[in-house]
Amino acid sequence: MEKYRKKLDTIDQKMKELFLERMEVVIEIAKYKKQHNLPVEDQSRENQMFQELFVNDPILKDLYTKFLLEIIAVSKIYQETLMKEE
Ligand SMILES: O=C(O)C(=O)C[C@]1(C(=O)O)C=C[C@@H](O)C=C1
Repeated sequence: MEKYRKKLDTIDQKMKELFLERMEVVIEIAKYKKQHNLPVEDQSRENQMFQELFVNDPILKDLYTKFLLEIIAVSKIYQETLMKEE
């Protein structure tokens, strides 16, 4: 059991780093959208992301879709927060 939890800890650490790296890019997107007066949400981009999402196992595909939707939701909250600043 302990060895599996160690593996999960390692994976979670990597996911955290990737999350923070993704948010660095989101900062740049928020700046661009603010400068060009664009809305945070881009439904066509989101549709494209889900169309291009390939996961063989249908159950995991459904769960990964939920996971990605949460990431996008958090990204939109962050962008709204950044745009309200200054
Ligand atoms: O691609 C964009 O326009 C973004 O703002 C990034 C992002 C994302 O986090 O992937 C967030 C909001 C949009 O609705 C679509 C995608």
